Order: sequence, then structure tokens, then C-alpha cells
Amino acid sequence: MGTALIYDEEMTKYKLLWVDPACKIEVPERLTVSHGALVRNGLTDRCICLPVREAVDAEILLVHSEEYLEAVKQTPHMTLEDLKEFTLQYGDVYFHPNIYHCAKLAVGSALQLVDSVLMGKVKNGMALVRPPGHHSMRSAANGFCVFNNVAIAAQYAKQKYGVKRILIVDWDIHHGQGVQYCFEDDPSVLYFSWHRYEHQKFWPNLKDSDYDIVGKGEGAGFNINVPWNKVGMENSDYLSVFCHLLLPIAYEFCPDLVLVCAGFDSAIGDPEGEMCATPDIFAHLTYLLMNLAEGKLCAVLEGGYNLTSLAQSVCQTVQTLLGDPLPPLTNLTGPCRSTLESLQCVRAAHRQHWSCLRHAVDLPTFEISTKRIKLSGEGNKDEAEVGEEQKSPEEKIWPEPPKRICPPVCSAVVLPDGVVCPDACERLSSSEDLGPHLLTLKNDFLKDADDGAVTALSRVFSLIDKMKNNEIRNGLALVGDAAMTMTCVVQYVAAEVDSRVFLVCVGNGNIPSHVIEDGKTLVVQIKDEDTEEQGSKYYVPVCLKKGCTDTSGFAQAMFSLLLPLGYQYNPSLVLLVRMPGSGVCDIMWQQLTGLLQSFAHGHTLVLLQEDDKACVGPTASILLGNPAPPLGQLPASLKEDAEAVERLRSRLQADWNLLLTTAPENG
Ligand SMILES: COCC(O)(O)CCCCCNCCCN
Ligand SMILES: [Zn+2]
Repeated sequence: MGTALIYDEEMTKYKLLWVDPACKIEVPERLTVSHGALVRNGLTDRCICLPVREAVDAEILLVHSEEYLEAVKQTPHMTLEDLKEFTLQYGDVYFHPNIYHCAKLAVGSALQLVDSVLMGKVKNGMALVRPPGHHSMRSAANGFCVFNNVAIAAQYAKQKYGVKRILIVDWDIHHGQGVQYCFEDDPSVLYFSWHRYEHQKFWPNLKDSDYDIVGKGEGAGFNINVPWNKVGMENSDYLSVFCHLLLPIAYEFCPDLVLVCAGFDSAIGDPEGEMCATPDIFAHLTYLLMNLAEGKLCAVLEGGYNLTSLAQSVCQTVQTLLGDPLPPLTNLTGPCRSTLESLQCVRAAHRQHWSCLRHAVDLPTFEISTKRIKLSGEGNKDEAEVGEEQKSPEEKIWPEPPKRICPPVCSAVVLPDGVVCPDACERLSSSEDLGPHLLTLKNDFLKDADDGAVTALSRVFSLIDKMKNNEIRNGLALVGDAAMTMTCVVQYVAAEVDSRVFLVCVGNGNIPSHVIEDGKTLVVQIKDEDTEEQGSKYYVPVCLKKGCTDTSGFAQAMFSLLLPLGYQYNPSLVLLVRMPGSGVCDIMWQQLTGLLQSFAHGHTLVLLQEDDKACVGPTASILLGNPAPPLGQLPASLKEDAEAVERLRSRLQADWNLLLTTAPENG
């Protein structure tokens, strides 16, 4: 199934007709440059372009009042003076004779998108619309918005398709108060928004936007506000919030549909946001949400006023929806103090509502005050380092996001004879001769191994070579001895100059110490045997009481440990090993396989033990880009497991500060 793109140039045919400094940034060019960039990058040709339609009254009335709709209906016939007069009753918004028509098209676009996804015609999609929507309220236009496109889409999905749970992620830099008010007492819609706040000094200056506004009545816990109290936030800050707050709660909520208020004024260069996150961050934010709701994701454009970063961010988002490999995020320096304060406050405010946060006692950080950790933007983000003048948003420069090339082959497999090759996978033939390196390895590691094992290993090595040359994206091997193969692979890759292997080992089994010492391999092992070893900076043993069968404990380790570590380590290869008898359930295994493709351009090598051959199909499905099935609503993890993960996090965060969730005491 493909990716839908919904756009019509009719929505460019309204603009500000008088002088209003607050509204002059909302221009038709926002749509034309976004769509133009998609065309130029060949992305529109790869999408399924769906026609727009006008929303009908009944759809608009899902969120708005009749009197408001009637009032807006009068605007096409108004004179310029009447339009100005009409506009005065609302805040930071303007009207135009054609804006009512465009507002109906914007809502209709969002509904077209929801229809095509929920009817299974496409797997996901994006609607490029204006006017945007997330500020408009039941009876008021606000913040360039006339009708609340995404809020109407959510009500529409519930009413027409009986969708039970909807997650709305609002990564626009402004708080979508219109969405919050619409669903604040509705537990079937989880609304997440981060937004520039600066302790209520930033527009729309609402107390309702702060972290302690969590929803009302039945809806308590289903509204998450993350205030940015400083400008200049970077990729690390955004990823920290996803890993330590949004993803754990989103997986616990287990939505049937994900809607994104995709505003790109949270990107670098934007005059409204004044943040420093680069456009490629949206490739990752999109991807991290695509493993929810079996990939049913509808992104609807909100804000974004720097035409360069807006166009780049839109392309990054659509490319990920299309399934292209993700660009590695470099130099993640960890969250700043202000982010940690906000994160700590939001987690505390939601602890009583979400079991994933219950035991996450943000341990006192005295353990790490001994070792000074450089918090990027220590103090506050907008205090320039001595001598470094602050560039205004427009003058900001950033690198063009790297090209994201799809290798000719997506998934290659090495399987013993007699094991069927999954559809769409490419089987590696045994034409590979024994390379010179193998002969030495044969002596070192495989002296007593049979020829079958040596041949299998030679093919596994050629999988690695092909990934290195970007001939294939990922690989899977079913081998006689997963642990031994793992050791040989680490050894083989370590010979490369700038290689970094992220080894994720699921299940018990001994990791040879030489694998861990050189820093060229970061090992995370999730297991049940408590071998009491402390681990080290590059070896993270996660011991779960019930082992890998405990989905909640496993999920918590995935988000609060694996993801942050993987991002900060930025590996060149991900090696995922399923040890025999791990007990991990297939869906959790598939979710893990999916999430790990966030790293290393998706170059993941999966090793399975021969008697796990039933996992070949489910694993290959994920490697081929299919979404993992949902885990179901997650119960609380065992208290002692949650605390074990917290202790690990707390011990490791001095070395890996993407693991931080609290602001250290003034050390
Ligand atoms: C859903 O619309 C997208 C949006 O959130 O970006 C709208 C922002 C309105 C910002 C209003 N204040 C502008 C002050 C000018 N310096
Ligand atoms: Zn915005």
C-alpha cells in the first residue's frame, strides 16, 4: 500500500489584504514551496495523489457551533471593511472572501486522508493545507485557523469508522489549544503537544498550555502539554521527549489511528519558533510514530513560516511515510537543562495516569553530580556562549538534509537449504567464495566448525559487505549458532576503521568480554538471568524478572534505554540477535526490529538460531517495511523491573545524557 498526498492549489488563493504584523507570515507561498519541493524531489510521483473535497456542514459541526459556522458563511460576500471588522472579534487571524472556501477544502482534505487510510486504500499520508487548524475553537477563529481540521478528522474517524482510540501528536511550535479544548474530557483521544511557552510569555500566553493541564474528568491523563521554556531547542531535546514521555505513553494507550498536527515552525530558521532542530528530525519523529496503529498515520500541515526549512521538513516527512531509509542524526549532545525541567514536570504530572511512568521514580541525581556532565546549553539555551553572537532565525544556516537513497534490494536473507525464502526477500546464493579474512577467522574461531557453518558465515559476511556498499538495506540470517555468529560478526566489523556496531541481544547468553572492551560495539542485552554484573559504558545488561516475556518491562527498556542509547551512539550497523529460548513474544520482537531501523540508514542484520525458523517470516515482514502489529494496551511492568531499568538509566546517564529525564542538582 502506498502513501497518500492531498494538495490543491485552490488553497493558495487567499491572503492577507491589509496590514497586520501578526499575520503577515501566513502566506500562500507556504503551500507552493512545500508542494514544489515534493515535485522537485520526485516525491509526488511516488505518492498516491488524492483529490480534495469541500467539507459539508455536518462535518464542520462535529467540532464547531452553528452560530460560528453561520458567521463564517457570511464572509465571502463581505466588503474589505466588513472583513476587517469581522476579523477584529478573533485573535491573530485574518479573513478573506475566499478563506471560507479554502477552510472547507482544508477540512475536506483531512477527511479524504482519514478515509483513504481507514478504508485501507493507502497505508499513511499527508495533507498540505491552509488555513491551518489547531488553534480554532468551537466558536472562534484563532491563530490563522478557521476550522479545526485535525479535531474534525478525529471526530469523523470516531463517528464514521468507530475508531476507539486516537493519538493526536502536535509537533507544531504553538500549542493547539483548540484541539485540547475539544478533547480535554475525552479519554478516547490522547492529545500531545509541545510548544514554545517561556513561562506563559509566548503566544497564546495561556495557563492552559502548561504541563499540569492533563485533561478533565474521564479525560484526565489524556492531554499532554510539554512547554519549551527556552528557545534554541535542538534534535536531542525533541528526541528526549519522544523517548521518555510520548512513546511510552503512546504504546500504553495503543491507538488505532495516529493524527499529526504537522507544523514545521518547530524547525530551525522559523521566525515563530526560534528553535534549532534540523529538518531531518521530522524524518525520525514520523518514523517513531509509524510503529503505532499498524502504521495508520495521517499528517496534516499546520504552521511553518521559514519557506526553506518548511519545504525541507515536509520532504523529510513524506520520504519517511514512503518508507525511505532514515538519515542518521549526528552530534546529539543531549537535552538542555530547561528541557529536563519540563520533562521532569510533565512526567510527574502524568505519573498517576500512566503505569509506564509510575515506577519511573526519577532517582535523585546525586550519583551523577560527582561526574560533571556537560548539559548542552547549560543554563539556558538562548544565552549565547561568550563571544558567539546570536543569529536571528532568518540568518540561521543549516546543512541541506542528506540524500536518503533506497538500496536496490531491501532485505537479503541467508537461510539453510530447505527453509523457504520469504516473499520479496532476496536469498544470498552460495556463490560467495571464502574471502581471505574468512580463512584466518576459520582458524581463530571456526577451527572445529563444519563446512556448513563456515559457508553460512561467509554469506553473513557478504550481507554485511552489501550493506556497507548500500546494495541492500538490511539482512537476516538463520544460523546454527547465533551466539558464535554474533561474535564473529562483531569481530569482522570491528576490523573496519570507523565502524560502530549497536548489538542488541535478546535473551540469555554470554557476551565475550573482548566484544565489549573496544568501544566499537555498544551492547544492550535484555535477559532474565541476573548475573549481577554491573555492566559498563558499552555493555548494558537489562535483567527483567520475567525476562523477555514481560512486554511492559521490555517496552520500557526499549524506549528509555535502547532508543536513546542507539541515537547517541549513532551506529554504522545494528546487529539484532535473538538468543535461543529468549521467550520474547513475536509482536514485541517485531516492534523492536521496527524501531531499530531508526539507526544506521536502516542497516540491520538480524541473527536467528535455526530452531527459531518460525520467526523468519514475521521478522522479514518488518525488515521489508511493513508495520509491526500492536502490542495491545500495556499493563504496568513489575515494580522491581521498572526500578532496575531506572537504576541502569541513572548509572549510565553520566556517559549517555540522552538517558537523562531530570535536571541534575546544581553540581
Ligand atoms: C495552526 O496554525 C499554525 C500556527 O500554530 O503556526 C499558527 C501560529 C499563530 C501565531 C500567532 N501569533 C503570531 C505573532 C507574530 N509574531
Ligand atoms: Zn505554529
